[in-house]
Amino acid sequence: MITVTDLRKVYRQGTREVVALDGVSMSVPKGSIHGIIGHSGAGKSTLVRCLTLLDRPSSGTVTIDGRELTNVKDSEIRLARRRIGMVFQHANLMDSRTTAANIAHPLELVGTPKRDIEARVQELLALVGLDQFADAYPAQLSGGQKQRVGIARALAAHPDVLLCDEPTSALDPRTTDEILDLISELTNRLGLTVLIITHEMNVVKRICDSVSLLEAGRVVEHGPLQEVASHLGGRLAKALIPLPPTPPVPGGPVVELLMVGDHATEPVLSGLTRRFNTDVNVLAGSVETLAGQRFGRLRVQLDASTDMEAVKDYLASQGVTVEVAA
Ligand SMILES: Nc1ncnc2c1ncn2[C@@H]1O[C@H](COP(=O)(O)OP(=O)(O)OP(=O)(O)O)[C@@H](O)[C@H]1O
Repeated sequence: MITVTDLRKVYRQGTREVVALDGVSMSVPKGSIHGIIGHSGAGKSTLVRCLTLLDRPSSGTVTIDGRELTNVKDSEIRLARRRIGMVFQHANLMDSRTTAANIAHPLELVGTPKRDIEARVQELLALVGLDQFADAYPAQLSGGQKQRVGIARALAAHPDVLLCDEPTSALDPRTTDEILDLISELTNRLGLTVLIITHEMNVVKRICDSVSLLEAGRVVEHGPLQEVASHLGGRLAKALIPLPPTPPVPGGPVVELLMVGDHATEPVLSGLTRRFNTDVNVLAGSVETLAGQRFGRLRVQLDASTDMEAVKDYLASQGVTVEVAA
C-alpha cells in the first residue's frame, strides 16, 4: 500500500518560488494499479522524484506498507529505494550486455551472490516472456522486448512497488497494449502496488483500477475508475468516455445521458419516446468498458416541448444519469 499525504514541493529560482506539488494526497491499495494523468508541467516528474527520494519534498509524507520513506536518513536512502522498482519511457539498457546481464546488473550492484543472481535472472526472464532472448543484445531486441527487459530489471530486487513513468510513450499501439497487459498480469501475480504516470488516457482505460488527475501540482479529480467515469460532468469522465463535439442545433434541449452496467444495454431511448410521445435525436454516442463494466454515453436532443423534469425523473428511475448540455 502506498500512501502519499499532503506532499508539497517548492523550487526556488532566485527570489521566485515555483510550487511544483501543492498538497498532493493519494492512497493506492496493495495489488492495484493507480494512474496519475496530467499535462506537461502538471508536476508528474516532480512527484516521481519525490516518491523515489531523488528529490526531498518540502513537506508531506510518502509511506509504503506502513514505513515512512520521507524521514529516511540520507545514508539509508539506497536501501529504502530498493522497495521501489522503476520503469521508464526508455529502458536505457547497456548495449554491451546481453538481456540476462542487463537484468543481473542491479543485483550485482548490491552484492548478490553469483549463483543467486543466475537463478533470479532465469525466473525474471520467464516472468516477462524473454526465455528465448537471454543471450541477445539490446540491438537485437524490439522496442517492446527492451521494455520487457526494463520491467524484469525493475523487479529484480523483489520491490513492493512498481513506479512506471510513461512506460509506453515510445511504443506503437499494439506493443503498448502488450506491455500494459504484462504490467497488469505481474501486478496480480506478484501482489505489487503500481503507480503509472502517463499523459495517455488509453493507459488509464486499459489497466488502471483508480486514477488521479494532476493539474498545476494539485489532484483535481481522483477515485476508482468506475466512480470517476460515473461522474457525468467530470473531466475524467469526459476523457474516459469521449463524445465528439457537435455544432449547436436549433430546437429542443440537448442532454447527455450516462448508462452504467446493465443499463448500458437497455433500450432507454425507445422507452423515453414511447412514454413521452416525443422524438429523440441522437447527436453522438460512445460505449466503453472500464474496469470490467460497460459505460454508455449519449448526447441527444429532445423536443422543444419536452417536460425536462418529468424526463429526468423517468431516466433516473431507469438508472440513467442526465446532464443538460444546452
Ligand atoms: N528543478 C526545478 N527548478 C524549478 N522549477 C522546477 C524544477 N523542476 C520542475 N519545476 C517546475 O515545476 C513544475 C512541474 O514540473 P514537472 O516537470 O514536475 O511537470 P511534468 O508534469 O512532469 O511535465 P512534463 O510532462 O513536461 O515532464 C513546472 O512548472 C516546472 O517548471
